[in-house]
Amino acid sequence: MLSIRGLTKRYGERTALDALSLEIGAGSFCVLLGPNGAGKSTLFQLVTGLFAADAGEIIVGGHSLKREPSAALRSLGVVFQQASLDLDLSIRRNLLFQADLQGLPRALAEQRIRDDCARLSIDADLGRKVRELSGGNRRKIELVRASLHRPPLLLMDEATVGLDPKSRRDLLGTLQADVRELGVSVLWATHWVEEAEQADRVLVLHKGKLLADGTREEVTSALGEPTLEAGFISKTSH
Ligand SMILES: Nc1ncnc2c1ncn2[C@@H]1O[C@H](COP(=O)(O)OP(=O)(O)OP(=O)(O)O)[C@@H](O)[C@H]1O
Repeated sequence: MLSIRGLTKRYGERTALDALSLEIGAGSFCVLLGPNGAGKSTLFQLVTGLFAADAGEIIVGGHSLKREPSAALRSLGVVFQQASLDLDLSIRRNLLFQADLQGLPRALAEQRIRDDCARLSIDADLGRKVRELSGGNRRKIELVRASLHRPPLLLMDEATVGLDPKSRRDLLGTLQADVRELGVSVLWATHWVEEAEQADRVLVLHKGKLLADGTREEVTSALGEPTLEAGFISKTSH
């Protein structure tokens, strides 16, 4: 689903990603765990084509981002750290705007918007302005927006920032259900160790390199401390 080889990105003297390689298959909930400045957002900016890498290759859904950018980008959906909904437009307008960008037929788009919002228990009134919604519901709308074209890969960059524990748990639960029921893959970037609890796989990123990659148990053991949290803190605090 996602294949990254030798990905390097530098900002002047600073190396944000250092020859990073990773593979993510279908139907997997992967947590990319990294402290502030590890390179998580940089990775997402490169995979979504916002910035170009200095070296390396990105393949999404079997398509090279460099050679077939449209096909590669159609294979992914993304929720960035910074919310980007238009607060003065309604839920429906925000979502239709994205559906139009993706070239979805209007009837299909309307159907998906109704179904997906109902599934996430978002306000029954899709005519409400986004400004009137809680932070948790805004995040859910961003998730609906990212999934409208049914991409096989979803990238979530610190998607629970500002959410209360219940909203955070609901959002995680929704995505985990999508992984089990629809076979999508999720790459969930966070610095919160507890968000890795239900992960199929944990990838620990530090200073642009992968420190460990495997199940929660494998990564805990690789980091050499009794708990994942203790290992994460001890290995990424220098
Ligand atoms: N536009 C930029 N110009 C210069 N340096 C940058 C830029 N963007 C990121 N960096 C640097 O690249 C490194 C990786 O940053 P990045 O934002 O990708 O980390 P992150 O893991 O997403 O961190 P956070 O959890 O704080 O969002 C950091 O050292 C950061 O200071």
